[in-house]
Amino acid sequence: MLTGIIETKTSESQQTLSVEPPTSGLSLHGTIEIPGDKSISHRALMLGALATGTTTIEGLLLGADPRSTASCFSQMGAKISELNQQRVEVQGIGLGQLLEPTEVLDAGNSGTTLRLMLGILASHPDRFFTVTGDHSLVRRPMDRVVKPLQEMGAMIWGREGGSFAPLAIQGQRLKPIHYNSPIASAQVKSCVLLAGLMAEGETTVTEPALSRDHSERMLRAFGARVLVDPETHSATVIGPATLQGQPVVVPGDVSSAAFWLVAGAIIPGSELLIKNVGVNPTRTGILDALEMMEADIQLENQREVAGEPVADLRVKYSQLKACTLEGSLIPRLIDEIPILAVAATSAQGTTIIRDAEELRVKESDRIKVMAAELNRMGAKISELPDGMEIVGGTALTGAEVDSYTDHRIAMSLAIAALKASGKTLIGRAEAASISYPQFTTTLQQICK
Ligand SMILES: O=C(O)C1=C[C@@H](OP(=O)(O)O)[C@@H](O)[C@H](O)C1
Ligand SMILES: C=C(OP(=O)(O)O)C(=O)O
Repeated sequence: MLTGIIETKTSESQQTLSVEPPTSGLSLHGTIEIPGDKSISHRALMLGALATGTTTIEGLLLGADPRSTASCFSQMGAKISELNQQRVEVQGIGLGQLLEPTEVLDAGNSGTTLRLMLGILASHPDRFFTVTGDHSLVRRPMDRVVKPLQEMGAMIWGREGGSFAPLAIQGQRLKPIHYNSPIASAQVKSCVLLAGLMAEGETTVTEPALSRDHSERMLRAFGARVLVDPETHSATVIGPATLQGQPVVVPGDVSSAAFWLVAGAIIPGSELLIKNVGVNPTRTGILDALEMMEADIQLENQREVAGEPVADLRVKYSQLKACTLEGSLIPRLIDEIPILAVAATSAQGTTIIRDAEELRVKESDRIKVMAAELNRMGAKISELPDGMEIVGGTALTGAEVDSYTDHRIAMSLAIAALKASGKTLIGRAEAASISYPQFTTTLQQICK
């Protein structure tokens, strides 16, 4: 459905998204069902594949990233039914029983698939694996997981001493370690814990700040012994573990809800209800940041679904204030910084984002790209080595911008375009389907 405000044009599989708010103004209204959480979807597919018995997954994200995970684990013998949102069935092959694939495993655009899978592959003795990814993923650092895996005894080869995919892995019986991670990263933590499932004894990861804890929660639900120490930000798995297939209910992704939270908060007259959003405290930095900015957001119908806290979120327009985002808050909102930069352009005052150098090694350099593309639209953003300085209250104007094939950039620019005067053209907007295939459809619905 085209509204005239939101239009798409596709040529040679690249999509240009055109956003042109009416000169009379626009306000957003409606109830939104967001797709399943990407992090939980990956983990449900992986643990389902490694477990004995059947795992059923309700609400799986049908984006390109979890599809990459499903296809890799199917290649190694897991039986995964057709992917749909209602019910996906995974017949596990049993821990340590993955089959050696005859083809290269392709993680596509997905850092989570590649980094978590490396821990699983490296700990499968007597099998040889090769893994790769797309043009973006082969440029992202893998040494952060290769290094601790090598400490456990893993054999991994790749460009620059195993720092970049394509990688080759000769599976080994690994030994447990205590790894002090220099960065707060759930991908590093999860990779090492997954590698520790078959190692004899305690495998522990300590991180400088707490990152998302979906692996710890789901490993426990599947029957592994997992200890956590919130004081020291440590998680331990005791091996050898056994995993038993489970029913998993995937809540909506707060990282996808973030686009609508900011859209509702910055477009005058708006009110949006976003249903069934996962509000795990290791993920809700976006809610804390928007609260600091004095956004009007209510949590309704709070409940727990299959071990994860869930709520409906109601957002209404309000004048935002600038804030400073830094320190241990950063890992709790790492994927939401591009859309928070959009929010900051509408806030009164100057917003500072620091301690977020991780953004430079995501699907794109998100600091450089967000500063450049929003500045094209009239924003005043300076890059910092580890963040951005955003002068708020600048009027945005429509422009030709690009996603750099990064899903979070594509969607953040679309929300910025709702606030701009005139037409914005977002190049390579199809990237949104990595984590949010229905993004444009929902955008059209709430702009009616
Ligand atoms: O473990 C996960 O599911 C994820 C962890 C985060 O990455 P890092 O671990 O690199 O911070 C996040 O950016 C990514 O989108 C998903
Ligand atoms: C960084 C992201 O994902 P990944 O690392 O899995 O590619 C993301 O979804 O923003």
